[in-house]
Amino acid sequence: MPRLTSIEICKQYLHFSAAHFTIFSATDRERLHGHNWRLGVEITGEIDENGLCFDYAIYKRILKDLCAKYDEYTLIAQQSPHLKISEDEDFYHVTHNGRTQPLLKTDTLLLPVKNITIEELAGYFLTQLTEDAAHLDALKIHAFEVRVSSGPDQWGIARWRR
Ligand SMILES: Nc1nc2c(c(=O)[nH]1)N=C([C@H](O)[C@H](O)COP(=O)(O)OP(=O)(O)OP(=O)(O)O)CN2
Repeated sequence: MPRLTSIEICKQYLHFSAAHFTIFSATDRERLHGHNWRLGVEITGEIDENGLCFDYAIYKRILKDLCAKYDEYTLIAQQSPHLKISEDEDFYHVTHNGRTQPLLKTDTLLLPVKNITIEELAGYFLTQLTEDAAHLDALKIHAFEVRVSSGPDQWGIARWRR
């Protein structure tokens, strides 16, 4: 059985600024607002005879690129049961409880999640970070934990295990 170790990466620079609103029900949601969202991971892998797991610099680059994908956008939950989303050439028209807000398509990302919450974003990022099975095999990664924060000392956590 290989010796396992875990590496945690939660650098201050792993963050992105994005607007959202949390939807609590068909009739209740927050107003549109923003956070400096933080991203962290804990990756469990095999430690080799050289006392080295995978080179964690690999994931610093991957996580920086992931943060850049969502920086300075409004994030909308495309799979929310409580939103109706239509579009024209320049705008998404997002309706909740009969009230519609137009959002510039150039400034908005529709994400395949049910809500823009720390828990849903953690799950969404985990899916992206663990979908390349060959990459996980090559680095001999056994488990992956993703944490997303919308403010200090509160995290949504999603976990994958081989
Ligand atoms: N289960 C969840 N509940 C809530 C979420 C969430 O993502 N998952 N999100 C929100 C709101 O988006 C809220 O804006 C989050 O920010 P908040 O908790 O207010 O963050 P602060 O850092 O300002 O927290 P303070 O305790 O006020 O300092 C609500 N619920």
